[in-house]
Amino acid sequence: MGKDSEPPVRAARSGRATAEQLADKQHEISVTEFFEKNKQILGFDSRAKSLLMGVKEAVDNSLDACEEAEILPDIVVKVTKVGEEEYTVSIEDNGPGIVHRAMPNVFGRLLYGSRFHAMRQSRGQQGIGISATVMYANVSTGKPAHIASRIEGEEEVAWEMDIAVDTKTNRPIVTNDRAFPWMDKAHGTLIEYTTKGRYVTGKQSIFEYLKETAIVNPHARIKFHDPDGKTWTFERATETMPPKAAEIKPHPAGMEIGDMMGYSAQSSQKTVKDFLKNDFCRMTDRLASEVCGKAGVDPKSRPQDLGREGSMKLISAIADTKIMAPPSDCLSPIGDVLIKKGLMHILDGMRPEYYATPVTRPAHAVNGNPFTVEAGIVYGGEIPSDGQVTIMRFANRVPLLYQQGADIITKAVSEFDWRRYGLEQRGGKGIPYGPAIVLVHVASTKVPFTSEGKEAIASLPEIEEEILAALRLVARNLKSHLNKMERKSKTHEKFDIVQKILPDLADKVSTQLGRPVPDLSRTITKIMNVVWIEPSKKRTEDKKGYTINYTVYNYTVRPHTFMLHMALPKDSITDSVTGSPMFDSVNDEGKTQWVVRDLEPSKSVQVSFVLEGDMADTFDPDDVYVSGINPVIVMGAEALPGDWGIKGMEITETEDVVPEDDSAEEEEKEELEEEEFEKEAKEDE
Ligand SMILES: Nc1ncnc2c1ncn2[C@@H]1O[C@H](COP(=O)(O)OP(=O)(O)OP(=O)(O)O)[C@@H](O)[C@H]1O
Repeated sequence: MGKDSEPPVRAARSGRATAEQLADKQHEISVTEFFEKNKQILGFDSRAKSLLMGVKEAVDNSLDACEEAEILPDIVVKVTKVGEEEYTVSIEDNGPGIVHRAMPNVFGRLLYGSRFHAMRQSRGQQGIGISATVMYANVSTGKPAHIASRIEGEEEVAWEMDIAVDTKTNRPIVTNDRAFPWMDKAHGTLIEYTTKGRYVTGKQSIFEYLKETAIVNPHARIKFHDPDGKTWTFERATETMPPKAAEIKPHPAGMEIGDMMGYSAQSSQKTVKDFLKNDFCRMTDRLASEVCGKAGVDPKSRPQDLGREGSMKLISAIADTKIMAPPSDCLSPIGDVLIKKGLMHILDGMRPEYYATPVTRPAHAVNGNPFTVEAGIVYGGEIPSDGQVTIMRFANRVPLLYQQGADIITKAVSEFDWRRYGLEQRGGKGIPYGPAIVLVHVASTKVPFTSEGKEAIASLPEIEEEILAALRLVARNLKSHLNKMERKSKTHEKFDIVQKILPDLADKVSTQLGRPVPDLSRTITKIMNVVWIEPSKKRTEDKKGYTINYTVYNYTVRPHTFMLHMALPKDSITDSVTGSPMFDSVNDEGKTQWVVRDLEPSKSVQVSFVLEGDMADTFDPDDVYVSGINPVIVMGAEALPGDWGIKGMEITETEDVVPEDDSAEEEEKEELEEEEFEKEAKEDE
């Protein structure tokens, strides 16, 4: 007999609650009450973080709204100190505005939004962010938020109101609702609230969040008035909107049973076959029949009758069927140029030695949601080498500044064996050490965050696998660069030795023999046997832009004519420096080429051009390619890939093999050269 069946009198006397008494205490908890008591789930745990969260939610919304309405965003953020740990925050945008009737719910009701059911990449996902900000401000200061919004075409009238969240009912409390003329605003939204918070500077600050946001959203202009009275403007870097992410249907791969049951129960389709064909993307008539056949489910049965068992069978059949990867137009990756730029900004003026070409992985699906992973890495130069590498995390173009330890990106970076690619990592696990910054972006129609605060991405194996694949590709680029650098420094060393020792030797021998000193340039050239392309370390800047210089040396015994190629877009070269006779052409696809004609042995020639600021920022001097010459004898440039797929694109994913260590081959070559050198010296004697 259980305790609950004890006579109530005895249980009450013993101080223990009866089941009846417990039942009396059980009642539904409103979502608002739950989140009010568990603010940390929404990211409002510390005062410093709370202040950032509000700004982040509002700015993310402004960017989302502008993108949907195809408006170049102009966002103004103002944070003013009004008391001890109390701030007034305002965020104003030029987005499409919010209709009057929707304003109360958007700002005063949790789980109310336009994106939860939309399968498209956006920053907002659950319809909690901005109302949680209003709720936190209400709770911490007792003051409502002030909202104003104007939609385009509404005759010079905007609406404003004060909104608080009723935490018992999860309904908005609206006061001072009125129309007003917002003369200087054609459309847009303003939210202003007073909240408890702490303003901090540094890595997890509002400034940092806005800066990183501006970097990966170069179509936005963001102005920030900080509490110290300073104004920062992150200027718009491009007038081109990022391609609008299309809305798609869920992809059937990797679906959970609950999702499948939910979709089938809500489907408006009459048959299971139509449900599979019409409610999911990438499902053709043939595939729908194939899945039904494999699952042993009658294609003509109603999707609403599938139930748990039928849904399970469909999921297994789908896993067993080859279905095309999800379309990627529902995703909006950052892209290689902006990733490079993002990394440059983070460097804050430090010059790295190397930018690995960023990698964007093809789209995959998890729980029906397409996702893609991008990664970039910068290495060496002025990046401090004595600590762990810096990890920059982004989800749907939003920088993630908190909870690094709980994030799948950090997990993947820690599990990746960096030792094989030239970074130090004790025991092959953990965040590696060395002069590097690693950037990873996960873009998805639904990023699986660990909590509503959207600070860390949950550990889904499918996503981790893709992050690892992206890291492998950028790390391989890094490794091949490190190999190249090593080879280059060996050749440099050898060249220095040859240039010093040989003339000394020739001098001494000639004096002893009383013969004239022979001309050694041909001998030196023979020993080196390379065509050397070397970018100048120094960039000179003037009004026109940056002058970039390369010196091409011919340390071989033959004259050479060949082409030098670089990936430079049309119009990026404002001037091919006068007198640079080899400049050949720039074509529409952004490929520039120079002809190096009849470069005699032991001679060198300069290739110089001027790049405009923007392009100079991201131009990697190591992205040089040659054609018309045996690439084996060329140092400092690679063979031109057949399809002009500059670096990253030329990489195809293969097994995780460490790039070959060619030092043995090098040594062999050196030995041969040494033998030749000795023979040559003897001959000269
Ligand atoms: N500045 C704005 N301009 C236009 N619409 C907005 C703006 N801010 C919010 N909205 C609308 O209000 C909805 C709710 O916003 P909220 O921040 O609460 O949730 P969300 O952005 O959809 O998701 P999340 O909880 O992940 O932030 C949005 O989905 C959007 O439709």
